[in-house]
Amino acid sequence: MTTAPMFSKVALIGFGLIGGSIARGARMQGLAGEIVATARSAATRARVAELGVVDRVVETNAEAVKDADLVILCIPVGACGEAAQEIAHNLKPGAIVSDVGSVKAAVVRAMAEHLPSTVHFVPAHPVAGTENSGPDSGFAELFINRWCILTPPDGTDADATEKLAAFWRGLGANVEIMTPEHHDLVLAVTSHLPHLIAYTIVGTAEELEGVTRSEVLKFSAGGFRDFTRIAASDPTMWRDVFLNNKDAVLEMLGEFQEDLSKLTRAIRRGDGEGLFEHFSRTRTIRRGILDIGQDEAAPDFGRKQPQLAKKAAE
Ligand SMILES: NC(=O)c1ccc[n+]([C@@H]2O[C@H](COP(=O)([O-])OP(=O)(O)OC[C@H]3O[C@@H](n4cnc5c(N)ncnc54)[C@H](O)[C@@H]3O)[C@@H](O)[C@H]2O)c1
Ligand SMILES: O=C(O)C(=O)C[C@]1(C(=O)O)C=C[C@@H](O)C=C1
Repeated sequence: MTTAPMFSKVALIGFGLIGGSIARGARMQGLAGEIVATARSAATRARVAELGVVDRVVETNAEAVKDADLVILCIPVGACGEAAQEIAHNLKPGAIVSDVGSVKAAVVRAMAEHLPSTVHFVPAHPVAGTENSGPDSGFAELFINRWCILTPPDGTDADATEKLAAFWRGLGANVEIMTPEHHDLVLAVTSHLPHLIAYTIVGTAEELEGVTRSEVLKFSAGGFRDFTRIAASDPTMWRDVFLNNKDAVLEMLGEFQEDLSKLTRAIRRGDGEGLFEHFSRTRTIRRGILDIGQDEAAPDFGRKQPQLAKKAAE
């Protein structure tokens, strides 16, 4: 017996790392009857068609959303308000409209003002990604055992929220619900600040006098190499993240600068005890994070999604 897909038609606005991964995962798991994607340039449309992971690829966002039960904006956060305006008049009543933006409060504000009251707006952020972008960068397993945070505004239809949560679980993610403001504060420290540090340190190393660029690469083992991976992330996406989560990032940056000053003082004064104590504390935090990861995500997923769990284990 075959079961009906969760959504008859899914429209993906933007087909890069995240849109492409959703398309591949949804197709693999049979979550959508039809998947339509948009790509603005003819070259990208041709490439998306060639990849064969969507049923149709169209030029305009307004055309893609016609008759769709689920619409997901997979574009930089700074473009979401305008895209919501473009699609608003073509949305099917009762459709779920969502996004995947790395910032929530500003995106929710920018989109909500354009969306009609006949649709269910359920913003989302899959906390999973890589430094790559574009139509070839996506993969079906990206969301497996990763978190997807939903930030439904007050009064959002509970069934619509649950339906979107079920879609993300179908892609392998664990779902958590919180307010947009809390999301932005948490992600400012766990994702946005680390990216800013990586962008800074790679720039600093590059500009050093007395150390050549080839030496920076040649002698970078694990630590610095990881920073260079993060610093290779998409400039448009990250420009928009910092412009749209300004307050939370500046707050976390203030905390960070204070802590950096404390460590700077400890080094200057030769305070070995202070340094040792700090490093011991952060080691405990890291080990705690690993324990949470194992307890909460993997076993549960293994029971519910054997096909994806097998992929994840490969
Ligand atoms: N990259 C990550 O690690 C990651 C993780 C989670 C969430 N996100 C969020 O997902 C979103 C997409 O990021 P990505 O990594 O997939 O980027 P990407 O650059 O790989 O893809 C975005 C695509 O959207 C297209 N696009 C831009 N503006 C558009 C518009 N107005 N209409 C239609 N298409 C448009 C671009 O041409 C591009 O093909 C961003 O909001 C980002 O914050 C990214
Ligand atoms: O692993 C990476 O390359 C990422 O940067 C992924 C990452 C993150 O910071 O964790 C980046 C931005 C997204 O909004 C979510 C995930």
